[in-house]
Amino acid sequence: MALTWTHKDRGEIRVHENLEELSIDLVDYIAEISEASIKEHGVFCIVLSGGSLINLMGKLVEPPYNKIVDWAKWYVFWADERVVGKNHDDSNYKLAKDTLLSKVNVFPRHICSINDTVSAEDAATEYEFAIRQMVKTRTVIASENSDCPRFDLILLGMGSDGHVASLFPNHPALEVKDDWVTFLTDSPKPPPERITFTLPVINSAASVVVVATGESKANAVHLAIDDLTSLETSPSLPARLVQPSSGNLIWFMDKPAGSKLDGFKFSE
Ligand SMILES: O=C1O[C@H](COP(=O)(O)O)[C@@H](O)[C@H](O)[C@H]1O
Repeated sequence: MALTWTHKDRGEIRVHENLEELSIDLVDYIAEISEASIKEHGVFCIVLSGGSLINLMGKLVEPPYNKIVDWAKWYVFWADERVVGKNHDDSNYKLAKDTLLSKVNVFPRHICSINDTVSAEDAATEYEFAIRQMVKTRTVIASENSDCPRFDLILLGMGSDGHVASLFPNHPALEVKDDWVTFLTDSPKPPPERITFTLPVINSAASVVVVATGESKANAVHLAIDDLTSLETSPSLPARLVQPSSGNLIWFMDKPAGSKLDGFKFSE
């Protein structure tokens, strides 16, 4: 059974016994937010990341989810993308397409991926422009508290260095406040050229989920969530800067990733 609690300002924490349990809880949550968003405003605007998160969403294409989710109402975006061809193994689009999107009935025109034929800078500019058009036509809701879109759900993975999307520790991209999408040509994790949502966009979402699994992430999970001692304070750890201003934040993790959390007390 999962261990769950709510931190006074770091959101809800769900530590699961194993990856199977985590992935069921994660897809249940996605299906629930999808249904609620469609009921509320007719569509579901979901933002994906890359990495291990996508395989944990695999159950969405299996019964009962593949039949109960209203795929025709989904609009799919990416919180970050590597600037490589869409058929390249490093492409976050390819990963999601192969694992999920090719197996359900999301309309191809609702899949909002980057232009992979231009530079990282141009890809970021074009992606932001495309999202601004969708806010203008009200497919994507505008935030009431910021000059940002309010996506229904942003799904983030987290690296063992605490990066989320392609926002890396101590990188200038963390400071970008006026753009919705920015670019990097020096990502510490390959490939070097990437685009990423900025923190103001992530923090304007209605719901943000961070998924972290494996022991290699335990320290970053602790630094991102727990109340820190003055020695540990790490103001530029990207995962710690995820703090939706008027939305929900939920952390999904397995026991190894959650093992250094202050609230980690599983009975054996
Ligand atoms: O490079 C990236 O890494 C993160 C984390 O990946 P994981 O495999 O350690 O879960 C991912 O969320 C991000 O989208 C991706 O571009």
